[in-house]
Amino acid sequence: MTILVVGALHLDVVVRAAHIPALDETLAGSGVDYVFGGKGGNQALAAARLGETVHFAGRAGSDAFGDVLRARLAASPLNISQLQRDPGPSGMSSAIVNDAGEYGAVIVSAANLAIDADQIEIPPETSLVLLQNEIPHEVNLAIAQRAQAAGATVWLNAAPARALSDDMLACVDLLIVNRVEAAFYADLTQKADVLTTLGGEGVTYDGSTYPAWDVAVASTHGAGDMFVGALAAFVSQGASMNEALPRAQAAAAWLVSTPVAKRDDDHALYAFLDAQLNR
Ligand SMILES: Nc1ncnc2c1ncn2[C@@H]1O[C@H](COP(=O)(O)OP(=O)(O)OP(=O)(O)O)[C@@H](O)[C@H]1O
Repeated sequence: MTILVVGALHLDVVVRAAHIPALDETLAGSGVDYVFGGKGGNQALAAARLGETVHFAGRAGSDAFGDVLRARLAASPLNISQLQRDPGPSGMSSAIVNDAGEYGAVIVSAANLAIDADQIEIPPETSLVLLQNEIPHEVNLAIAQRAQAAGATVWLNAAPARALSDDMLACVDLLIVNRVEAAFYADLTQKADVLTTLGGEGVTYDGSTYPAWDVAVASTHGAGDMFVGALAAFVSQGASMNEALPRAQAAAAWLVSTPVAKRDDDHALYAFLDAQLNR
């Protein structure tokens, strides 16, 4: 089956320094990382790495960051025929991390806000459309309504939390939230099928708790995106939620236990899943 992910791309510029600078202070940093991000891009890549056919629709800017974002997607098995370049800056964030691992960051959505639902095609073979809250709500709504009319399943990873219209909820088959978002959406639990991720404590879904895998954590950044993308891939490949939830959590456990610089290694991901799931 085929998944369509419509969502955001960001290039995260992460600067390391001894402390977060005070107002008017300039200090020498000790290093910089350029990290591919945006929930749409991350989740699409995760699903594609796990063997599913995935189309990504979204926008990068016409700047050099846009070239980097495009190159990362193009180096994957994703179908990016609906990746457009906007004549302006790419979505990005600028973060400063201190020696204690604390950070401050600014996110600029830029090209992601120019996504035009009318220019997005839902490929006819699409069975699952995966959305997040980093592009305008009206774009998500238009895509979700068309997906529903076409008979596709719609999942919304409602991150970051923001108000959801009843029209949108009526199209969403599964709402995926983390602990913080779950508190924001507490009133909606009667109206939608909700899956809640609980970090190292696992996932709750349909009245059951599915424990996370027990691993030594390198960084939890990006765990949610790997989990959501992997879950979409496994379900789209025919697994039940009961089967897919432990597998998707294994993929997320690999991510959190792998240093950020080593996370593009597909062979390491597959070897971890083989070892954990076939024990
Ligand atoms: N410390 C951990 N150990 C094992 N698995 C983890 C850990 N943290 C997260 N995970 C896995 O990743 C899934 C998603 O994590 P979490 O609930 O933190 O999502 P999130 O808040 O969206 O993450 P992010 O940090 O990417 O925003 C969890 O349900 C779990 O399976």
